[in-house]
Amino acid sequence: MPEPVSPPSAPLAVDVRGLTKRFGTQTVVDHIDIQVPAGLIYGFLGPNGSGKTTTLRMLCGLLTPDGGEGSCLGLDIRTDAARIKNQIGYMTQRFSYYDDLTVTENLDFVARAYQVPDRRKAVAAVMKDLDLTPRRDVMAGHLSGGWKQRLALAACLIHDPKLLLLDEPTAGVDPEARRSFWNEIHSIAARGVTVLVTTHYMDEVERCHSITYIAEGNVVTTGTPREIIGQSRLKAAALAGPDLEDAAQALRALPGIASVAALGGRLVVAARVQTVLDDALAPYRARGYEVEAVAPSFEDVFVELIHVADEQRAAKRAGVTS
Ligand SMILES: Nc1ncnc2c1ncn2[C@@H]1O[C@H](COP(=O)(O)OP(=O)(O)OP(=O)(O)O)[C@@H](O)[C@H]1O
Repeated sequence: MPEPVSPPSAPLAVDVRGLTKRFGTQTVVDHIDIQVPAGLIYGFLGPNGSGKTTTLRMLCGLLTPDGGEGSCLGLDIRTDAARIKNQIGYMTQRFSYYDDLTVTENLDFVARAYQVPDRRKAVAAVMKDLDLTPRRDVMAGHLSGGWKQRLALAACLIHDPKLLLLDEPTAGVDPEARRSFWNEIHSIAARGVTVLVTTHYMDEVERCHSITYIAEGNVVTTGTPREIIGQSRLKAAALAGPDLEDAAQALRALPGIASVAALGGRLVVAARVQTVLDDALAPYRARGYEVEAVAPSFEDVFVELIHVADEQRAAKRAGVTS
């Protein structure tokens, strides 16, 4: 992965603390802190309904927080919402463009809305950057999913924002389009634009310089992908041999086994305790199965960290200090 442009002491493009949002009696974002150094690609992950979109909307001034404070591009999220909106690009889950306008017409429309000074030049430049020029006269409604996604990204970039907020930009597009979209994100970041991106795809974690994972509106973990794997106590091993489906069922039934997943013709088995994992796999090893130690998957690590956070909360409630 390309190195981030940001030195460790870079200013923060996003710096919010205690961000909280309630809808009725439900607290959907609960005292979240996020610090995103300028120039990084920052992943914001969590299960469905965990509060990612709500957080992004508070960052760009579309929603007023019920608690917390902070800044986006150095501007106060509570009092400078209008200026923030002009300096960021926000790609929502529903790509916004007009199906019955061409690529050029759509981008010209957005450029006009942002009062971009030389619209023709700006539209041509962003189309060139995102390889949209050969499709400039195609109706947006006739584009494939991957090209629609690029058009939506182009629309977010037309006013030269310093920060991009991308809400599940790769949901529902094919793997090749996802890969090329991520390459595009890296090129944009290399030009100094900070990118905060939400995703469900665990393989995209490694495309980010740093991430925060949330669950039920709370931060579960934050760090670089490598740091996050390092925070986990999970041990994992890959098992190869016959009748893996039966093996998976048997292993899942064992106490202390955190997860069993079929991956690339092997079973990846994870447990918190190495001896539990070794004991579970010993009978297979004895029968000639191949067993190889591997790094746990991000998905397993996140599930594990959620369990650990739940346990810590339960222990705290019970008055036990760990
Ligand atoms: N305007 C609203 N009024 C009431 N509840 C809302 C509103 N917006 C979001 N919610 C609720 O807040 C919770 C968090 O939603 P949010 O969209 O922020 O989650 P998310 O992590 O982005 O989920 P997803 O990945 O599915 O988009 C959900 O339970 C959602 O139903």
